[in-house]
Amino acid sequence: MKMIDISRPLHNETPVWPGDTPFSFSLNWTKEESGSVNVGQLIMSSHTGTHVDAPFHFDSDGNRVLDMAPERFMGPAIVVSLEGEPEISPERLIEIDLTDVKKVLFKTNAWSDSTRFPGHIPPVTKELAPFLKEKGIDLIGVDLPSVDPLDSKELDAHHSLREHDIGILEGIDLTHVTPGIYELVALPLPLKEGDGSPVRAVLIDRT
Ligand SMILES: N[C@@H](CC(=O)c1ccccc1NC=O)C(=O)O
Ligand SMILES: [Zn+2]
Ligand SMILES: [Zn+2]
Repeated sequence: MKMIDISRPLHNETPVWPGDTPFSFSLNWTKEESGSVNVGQLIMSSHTGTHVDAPFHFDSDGNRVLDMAPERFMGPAIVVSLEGEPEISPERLIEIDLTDVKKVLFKTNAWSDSTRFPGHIPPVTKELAPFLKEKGIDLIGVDLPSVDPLDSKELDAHHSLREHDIGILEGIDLTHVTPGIYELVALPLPLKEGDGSPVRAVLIDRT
């Protein structure tokens, strides 16, 4: 079994959404102080690095992270290359067979430098969610910090995906992944009130 890590590393230089909480990991207690253990403290936004969105992120009546079934974040997934495309639309998916998968991961490579926050990203179009719903897809993943334009306040793509019951995985790193079919595992933390959660996302290659 071959496993490919598609998570972005979390450390104190990890880029965050402009103006959002910087990522911080520090030792709150060192082994020297406590005499027995190092104990870390994490401070971070729910939307830093590789993460999932809960509907509550953009809908105050929406489900929180713990309300979402773990099955949503694991299962057969296809990685599709959209390198150089200006947007994430169904156009390039028409000739692709989606019958054996439940998740679609888009490789745009528009955020290939994990040390910096991207300046511009290709957004998801309004045609995508109805198209994928029709095909039985229940989650999309993007190698980008958002599925909407970075300056969007309406968050049309987030809402459209939600209306079609399609989950959102953001900030994956697919630079080293060959397009094809894999098994995805990207489980969020059991955050009861969470609007999002960091995940460790991996692809299992069963071929
Ligand atoms: N929609 C983005 C996050 C987002 O919009 C955001 C994240 C942190 C701080 C502010 C944000 N958006 C608007 O100002 C996401 O889903 O990760
Ligand atoms: Zn997010
Ligand atoms: Zn989002």
